[in-house]
Amino acid sequence: MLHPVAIAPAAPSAAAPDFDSILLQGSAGALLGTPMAPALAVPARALGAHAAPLLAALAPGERLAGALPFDRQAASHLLPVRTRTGGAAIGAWLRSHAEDGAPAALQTSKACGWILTAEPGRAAYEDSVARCVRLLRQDGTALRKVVLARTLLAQAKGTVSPWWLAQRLAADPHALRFVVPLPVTHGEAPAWLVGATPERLIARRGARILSEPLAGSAPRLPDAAASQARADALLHSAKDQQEHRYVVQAIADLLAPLCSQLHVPGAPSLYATDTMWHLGTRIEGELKDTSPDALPHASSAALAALLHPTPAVGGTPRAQAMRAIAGLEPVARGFYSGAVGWCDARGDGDWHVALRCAHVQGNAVRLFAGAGIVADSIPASEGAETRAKFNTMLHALCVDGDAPCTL
Ligand SMILES: C=C(O[C@@H]1C=C(C(=O)O)C=C[C@H]1O)C(=O)O
Repeated sequence: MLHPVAIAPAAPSAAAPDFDSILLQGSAGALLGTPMAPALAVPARALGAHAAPLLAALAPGERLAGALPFDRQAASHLLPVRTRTGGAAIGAWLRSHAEDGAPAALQTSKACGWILTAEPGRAAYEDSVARCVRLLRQDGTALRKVVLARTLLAQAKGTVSPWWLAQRLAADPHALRFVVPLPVTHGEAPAWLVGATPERLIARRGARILSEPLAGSAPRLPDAAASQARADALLHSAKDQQEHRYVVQAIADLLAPLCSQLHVPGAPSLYATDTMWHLGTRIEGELKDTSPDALPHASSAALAALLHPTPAVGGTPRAQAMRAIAGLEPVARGFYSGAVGWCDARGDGDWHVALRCAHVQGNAVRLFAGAGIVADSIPASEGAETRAKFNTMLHALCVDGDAPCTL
């Protein structure tokens, strides 16, 4: 369990009791979870089997909710929670917890006191992309795609409240806003993953399942006609279509054995967030078995653990891509590009890929963004793509999107 320390400098007593709540808030509904028991901390391969008895023991109104890390070998952080649902009430709860939680500099001025450090800097990231492209072009390699991420460290003068940051994230109807407490070692300040992700890993309702992977991206532009031209170019880009196909194929291959029906569209569609265009595919299926005996492999938590990490955030083939990422990325991803979500006693649930997010701890907010690299990738374009993906969180931090363009 995390330790109850002040997270909102101006009003610690108001925010402290909810330090370990979980918030998942999308246009289709919201969930606020209060942890009832210690976290289930197991690697992805063991998750379905370990989650099943916990799911069966949940009381009405309780769910298992939390996060899976990017690394399949690392431990999950899933908590049995008592849940409140309902968009309006949870919106009001968030607003009240966000009040007074702003870093002191932000309360008086938009020219806030963040110290921003790119890790690695944009040029170093583009060098890594170039090295990755060389790996992908090597004769005889099986490697087809690697997703390379970079981070931006924003440091405030005071402790940053995750509820303030979540409230600052624009209510994008295409994104799920989330605040998920993370495990910390004894004596460390509490930590959270806070973000607004557009990508659904898996949803399950009864026998019906839905996965909506995104891969292939372009920044949206202020000028509507220019932005639409970007979108059209993305939809017809052979390189982005290829990048996308790896993801759809991997998900379809993993889900097909569990399904009596699986519908996989032959071509992707355009998806938009406030800041980005993406290629996306709506994959729908019917599970063969939804009996309680099937929970270890068919609960939504087990399905999330099965699919994760898809080539949208890892690469293909999975094992080689993970090795390339470990060799090329200087900062560990932790729970970024893992999954956040919930699962109920029947196995129903919703899991999203943990993107457009930041690790919040003390006065530090570490933003993450990645891009899929294939043999045809151009390093400068991937640098620009990751820079544009930071904007979701930079806007929330009141940092002007265009100001730190060297980042
Ligand atoms: C890795 C990220 O995004 C992923 C990579 C994408 C791409 O390469 O085009 C698109 C959406 C996400 O699946 C991120 O936002 O950090």
